[in-house]
Amino acid sequence: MDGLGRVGPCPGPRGRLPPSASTTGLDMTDVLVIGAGPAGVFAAHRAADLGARTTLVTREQFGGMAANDGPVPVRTLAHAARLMREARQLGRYGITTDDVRLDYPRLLDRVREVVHDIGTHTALRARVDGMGVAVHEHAGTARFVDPHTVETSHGLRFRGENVILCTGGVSRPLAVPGAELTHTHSDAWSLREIPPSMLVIGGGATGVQVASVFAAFGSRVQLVEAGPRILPSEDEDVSAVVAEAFRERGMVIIDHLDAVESFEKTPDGVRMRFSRNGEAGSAEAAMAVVAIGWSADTAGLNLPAAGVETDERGFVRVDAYQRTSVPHVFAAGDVTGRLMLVPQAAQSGFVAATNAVRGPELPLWDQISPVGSFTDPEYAQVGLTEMKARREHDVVVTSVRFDAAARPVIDGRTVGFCKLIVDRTSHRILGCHVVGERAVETTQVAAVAMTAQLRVQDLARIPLSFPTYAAVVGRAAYIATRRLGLDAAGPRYELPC
Ligand SMILES: Cc1cc2nc3c(=O)[nH]c(=O)nc-3n(C[C@H](O)[C@H](O)[C@H](O)COP(=O)(O)OP(=O)(O)OC[C@H]3O[C@@H](n4cnc5c(N)ncnc54)[C@H](O)[C@@H]3O)c2cc1C
Ligand SMILES: NC(=O)c1ccc[n+]([C@@H]2O[C@H](COP(=O)([O-])OP(=O)(O)OC[C@H]3O[C@@H](n4cnc5c(N)ncnc54)[C@H](O)[C@@H]3O)[C@@H](O)[C@H]2O)c1
Repeated sequence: MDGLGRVGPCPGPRGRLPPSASTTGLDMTDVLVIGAGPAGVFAAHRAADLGARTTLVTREQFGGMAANDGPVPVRTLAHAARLMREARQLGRYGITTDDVRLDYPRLLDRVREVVHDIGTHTALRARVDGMGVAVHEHAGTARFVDPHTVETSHGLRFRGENVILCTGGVSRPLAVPGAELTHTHSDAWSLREIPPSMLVIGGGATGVQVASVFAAFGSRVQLVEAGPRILPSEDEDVSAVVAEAFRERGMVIIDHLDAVESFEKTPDGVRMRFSRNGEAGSAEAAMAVVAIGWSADTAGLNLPAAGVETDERGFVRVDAYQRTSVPHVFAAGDVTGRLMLVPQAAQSGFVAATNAVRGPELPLWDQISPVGSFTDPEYAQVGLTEMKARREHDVVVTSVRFDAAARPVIDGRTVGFCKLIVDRTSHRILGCHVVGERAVETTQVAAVAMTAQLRVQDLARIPLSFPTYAAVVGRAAYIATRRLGLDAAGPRYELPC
């Protein structure tokens, strides 16, 4: 980088794109990637691997929200919540300890340590550096000056023959009076102590995680959902069992909301006014966390200067090749509003970079995408919900309760089930939904089976280890096989799985 913050040529290990008039200039890079979350990191890695001179510019640190503010911190807090609940059942197993108490500042130290360790030890950073990518962390917010040039709020200037936007998203604010009194999930990381009570507004993936973790830490949580049920994109049985388990733990769920009307300060925190079934209501807590969705982080980008269009929800519009409305500008990850998850962000970054360097040749492929969350109880899904499957297929649905399976009973974790949805004609697995301990890991078994297009009877024949959580999928497959009238050569599943 020269004194003006311009990036000079940065050779990749495998040659270059053919030089064009614009790529021969010292300040022009072949591929300029904005945002270093999973989408941007994989885009930069792929572009450099294909031989393009590549620059990666990001506002904060390498890793983006995924490493620093989303899954990694949340999973660490969820692990602490798990340790607490495990500690509470030590007596059942004959182990005596003193009271279990949480030191939240120390837990937050651990969260920072985990974030730091993952950042330090991930091989990805070394690989990106090794590829010769010019990485500019803490560069400030980048904004387009013209279709090939961006400038950051810290005064750096970069030019790209191709540009890939990987700027992720931000929590969608509630536009009501007093909204400035509310917080986002990120604010939880900087609390000094556990609030005695918490209002969580939004019963989607983020809201249920925040609610579950803080309920485990001792907050009295009220979870507020506009729709008829929490986790509206999950199978109905999943929503119902998670909601029931939350209520049993003392959480209050307020659903079917007409609208959140306002927030106001109280001596002990905040009061939310709302309407429900046409009637006014209110709820109070020490703190309110809003998790009503995720919007594209495009505010600082000055997209009109490049001519990049957004869709009606404000996400950057892309085609199957991750191309925006401007041929040399691509976008990947949460900023495009597609399935907003780390693996999907990484894959779309890979596709965008491939097409930026080689021309539009690689469409984003359809894939089986498992989704899950680290609540108590955990939940996860892959494929179609039962309702969607029944609309399009003749199906067999089987369900195995955790209290009838060996491993959950051994571990004292009997809340939950595994539901398998199978096409009656093709015998292919259409969906799998799990609630309970290790649900997210367990669902990966079904995702692999679905990707490999295993028939349910093939899955039922695999003698999955005993006693494991994963074996509930095998048992559900075994029951489905028998219901289909097929020869179920999986006698192992006659045992409790
Ligand atoms: C609480 C929470 C928990 C989650 N848990 C999971 C999970 O368990 N599993 C999972 O798969 N997914 C999870 N997700 C979703 C996942 O974190 C995102 O899908 C993923 O981070 C998206 O990656 P990305 O690269 O598109 O964007 P991000 O990770 O958001 O990275 C974008 C980067 O771009 C930077 N940036 C933005 N604008 C500019 C600009 N103008 N100039 C320069 N830099 C800019 C940002 O600062 C950021 O560093 C979770 C999300 C949340 C909020
Ligand atoms: N474990 C994970 O994998 C994980 C965790 C968190 C987030 N994420 C990703 O981030 C994305 C965003 O998650 P999210 O939870 O922020 O959004 P979301 O869209 O998944 O859920 C938002 C929820 O808020 C509700 N809502 C909307 N407006 C409301 C209002 N005014 N009052 C009350 N409720 C309202 C919606 O009905 C919905 O249930 C997810 O789609 C997911 O891809 C993943």
